Amino acid sequence: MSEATKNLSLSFLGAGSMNGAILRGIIASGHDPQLITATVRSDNRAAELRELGINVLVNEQDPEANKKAAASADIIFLGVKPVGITQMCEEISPSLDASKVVVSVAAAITLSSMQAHLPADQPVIRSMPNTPLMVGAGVVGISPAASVSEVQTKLVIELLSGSGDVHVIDEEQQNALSAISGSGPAYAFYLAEAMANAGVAMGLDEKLSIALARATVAGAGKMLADPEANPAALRKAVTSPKGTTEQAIATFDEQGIPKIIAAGTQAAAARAAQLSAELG
Ligand SMILES: NC(=O)C1=CN([C@@H]2O[C@H](COP(=O)(O)OP(=O)(O)OC[C@H]3O[C@@H](n4cnc5c(N)ncnc54)[C@H](O)[C@@H]3O)[C@@H](O)[C@H]2O)C=CC1
Ligand SMILES: O=C(O)[C@@H]1CCC=N1
Repeated sequence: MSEATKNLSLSFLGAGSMNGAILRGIIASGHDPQLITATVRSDNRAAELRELGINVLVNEQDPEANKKAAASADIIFLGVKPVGITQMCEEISPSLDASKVVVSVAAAITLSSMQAHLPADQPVIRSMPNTPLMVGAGVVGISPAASVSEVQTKLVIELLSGSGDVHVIDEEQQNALSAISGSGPAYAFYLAEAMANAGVAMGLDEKLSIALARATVAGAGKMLADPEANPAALRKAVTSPKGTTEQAIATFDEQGIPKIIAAGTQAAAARAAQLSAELG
């Protein structure tokens, strides 16, 4: 990490699941927790975050919390629900200037809708992260507005690269990326849940079945983490000709699992488009 990136002050406004995962990943990658401020709505999440050594401001106790956190930061991550993003842009606008970069992690909220609620030419990035950033194995798609300088984009990429892969993409691709990598961890957990339930249906003890499914999906994920890994090749290496796996995969194909997965991801992208239309 460059000195410039190491010295960045960061604020996470709305430190729930996603912003919490990003800040944990950034701390694990070596960023000084004292340079990090998080805001939360109420006190019940604050203690857990303070244990990380970061500064935590509670909105219910200090209505200026978000403004103060934005004023003290070089990079400001907006981590509230999509419906709250433009209001938050307005709230923090008095604390902003062109040296600061606002990064939204919200699904569906467009650069233009944020720009309409931020000072003119405010550097702003639309991003779509995922929660495995917290364990250094995340994916983030970022789409910087024209107002973001190359240097600022590089700093954000370097900051996030410590906890995952960063892809710079056209904003038009954000909903598709979100349907694959933003929501994707849930699909992997869903697979693990379904495998565990299937094991129980075949007579395995529930605890054992969950342990088998958990370790198997995690182990397969570790193998896939190799940048050279090819999912189809790894699958074939498990699938002995005329063996047991072949029967499982043939059944999955017959029952249309690939089509079902395509339909699910399309539904996720369509929901993002619908939210964009509703929320701007
Ligand atoms: N959960 C995920 O895996 C992903 C979530 N996202 C995006 O992240 C955003 C947040 O989602 P989650 O983290 O899942 O939700 P969450 O509900 O866990 O986090 C939102 C947090 O913001 C806090 N908050 C709300 N209003 C606030 C305010 N005015 N001031 C300070 N804090 C405030 C809430 O108390 C909550 O802790 C959404 O826009 C979502 O689209 C994006 C990618 C993945
Ligand atoms: O479910 C959601 O809307 C968010 C965006 C991607 C993952 N979680």
